[in-house]
Amino acid sequence: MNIKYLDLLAHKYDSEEKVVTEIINLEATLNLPKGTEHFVSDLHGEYQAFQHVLRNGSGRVKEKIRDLFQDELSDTELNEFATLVYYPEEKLKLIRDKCVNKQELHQWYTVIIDRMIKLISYSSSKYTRSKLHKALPQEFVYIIEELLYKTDEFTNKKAYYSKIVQQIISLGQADKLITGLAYSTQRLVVDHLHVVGDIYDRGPEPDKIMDTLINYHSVDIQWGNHDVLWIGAFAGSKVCLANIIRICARYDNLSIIEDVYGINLIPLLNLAEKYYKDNLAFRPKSNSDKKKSDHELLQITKIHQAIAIIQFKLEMPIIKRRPYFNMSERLLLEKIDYDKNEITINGKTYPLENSCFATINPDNPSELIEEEEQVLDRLLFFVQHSEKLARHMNFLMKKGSLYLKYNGNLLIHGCIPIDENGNMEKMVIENQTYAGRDLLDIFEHYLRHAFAHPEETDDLATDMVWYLWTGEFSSLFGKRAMTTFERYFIKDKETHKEIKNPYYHLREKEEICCKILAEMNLNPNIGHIINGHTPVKEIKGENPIKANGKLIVIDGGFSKAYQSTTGIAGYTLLYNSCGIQLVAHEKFNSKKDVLLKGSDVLSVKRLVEKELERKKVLETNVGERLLQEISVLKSLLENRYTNPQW
Ligand SMILES: O=P(O)(O)OC[C@H]1O[C@](O)(COP(=O)(O)O)[C@@H](O)[C@@H]1O
Ligand SMILES: [Mn+2]
Repeated sequence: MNIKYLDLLAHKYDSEEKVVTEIINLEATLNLPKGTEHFVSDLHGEYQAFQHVLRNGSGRVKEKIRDLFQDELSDTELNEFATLVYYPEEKLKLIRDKCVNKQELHQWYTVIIDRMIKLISYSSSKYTRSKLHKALPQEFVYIIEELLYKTDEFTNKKAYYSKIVQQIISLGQADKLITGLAYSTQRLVVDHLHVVGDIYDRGPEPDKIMDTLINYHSVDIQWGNHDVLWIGAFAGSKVCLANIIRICARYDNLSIIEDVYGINLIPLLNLAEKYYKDNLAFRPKSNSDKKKSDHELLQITKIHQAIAIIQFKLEMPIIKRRPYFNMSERLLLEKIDYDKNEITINGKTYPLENSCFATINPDNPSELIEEEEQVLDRLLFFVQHSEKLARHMNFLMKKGSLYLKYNGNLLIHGCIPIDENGNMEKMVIENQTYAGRDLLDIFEHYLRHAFAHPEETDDLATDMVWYLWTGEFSSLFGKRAMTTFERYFIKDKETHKEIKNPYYHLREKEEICCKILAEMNLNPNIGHIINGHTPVKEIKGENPIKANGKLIVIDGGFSKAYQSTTGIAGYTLLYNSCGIQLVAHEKFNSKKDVLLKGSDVLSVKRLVEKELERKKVLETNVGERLLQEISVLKSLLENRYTNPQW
């Protein structure tokens, strides 16, 4: 053990007793049941629905409430109490408005504070006191601890405890205390959150999701294809930038770009006004929440076309300078007969509709006109100088990775690219062949490099971020090609199909999942693969639990746009000391609905796996870290404190 390191540590643990206490504390923690992991994915900007799932801990809060109070409370009362824990501020206001007099309100406070304390006590029963201490509202920590550890209730102190509660109420602190306790409960029911990708795009409030995650007590993120698109834009990829604006225009979310991230769209609008007119295929998807005037809708339609054409142009030089991306079939602007207004793809000719090619030079279709060039430069400048975007992207980089191995499981948004025989697909990058884990690692290496060098816009690392969005061997995309162009301009739906990597049917087989786990250096006997990315079409009988429970897909689509194909609102996963449970959520209408009707859009639970014995912290990633800490502390004890006479 490095002496300097021990010196540093000795500052923190400056007595033998302190070291010993910490060792005992850590050893004891190892024997506690493992904390609850909560998995969510494909949030797609749906902040409100995400908030709900986070606040109810995918049903964990309700479960605890039911365990404690089902014999004394009716279903309505249980629901009311649960709603109070999810949305304390709003629910308290409703209650205050309903109470006829002060006395009634005070009585309600007395009952509820008692219930809240019981709930906290129960929810924290598998944690150390120190962990609970950290989770409590700090302004009331002393009082709450007094109430939690009522050791003397039956003898001398009953009046004392009741006095504390009455004082809180009469001093006007009850609302604050209840609110604090509600948030502490939410925090205690979930120990750690995994976001298995796709925070961004389609929905209206990805930024608020990011802020929530930044403030969350313990989280990791596995990037989704949409997340890397935003990272790519920030890292200097103009084609990624064009894509994020195109998608925001398509879903009527340009306010995320303009108002939230402060990116000035006026130059783009000016260009769009000059070269584009109304076009059915580019009208934004209808958004009932935001009523827009016809004029505004027309502006968005024009911006949508302008940025889509820029995107298609920008793809071409990348495809040409990176032959190993194997995307030459996507050089679509070169396959158009501009006089006849038709395109020939794979030997078949299709008429084009909705064409809007005013800025395209048929002799050199990838060439940007000067105005497009200027608009792009300005957009990139704004993107890279948005303070808020910088904060969000830095957080994505800090907490995120392409895949994660956690407590024996493999968490990955899309797939591990494999061929029909279940062998790892090989990709040659700069004359070197990569497959499986090596391929994923080199992808992540390039992405981090691109992020660290935002001034480079055309280098391999930056191009590779775009490849992760749309390349055939991208572990995030998992399809042969993205048919965006075809969906805008060709009627024949055959051309719209996106062929999935064989992974998506082979993942039904247990032996394939085991092979992948082994490739990722995980134990196939105990590990699982946890995927997001593909909406599970429950409506058509698809089962999210695959390969005999070895693989679980948790994208049921928070995204409203996809709910009609999935039949439900979304899946989340819980993994606690007793096992793994899949939770299916019904459609989340609004917070108002939950508050007024107590309707909790939950939740059918399916057991994926039951632990034969309760899993302890010792058997987890955290346990591994604690064991290392114990070993370091023991060497500190030996080297600094142990009495030589022993
Ligand atoms: O539904 P939209 O907006 O047309 O987007 C479809 C595109 O989204 C993708 O499905 C990728 O997004 P997801 O990761 O959410 O699936 C592409 O494969 C497809 O081309
Ligand atoms: Mn995805």
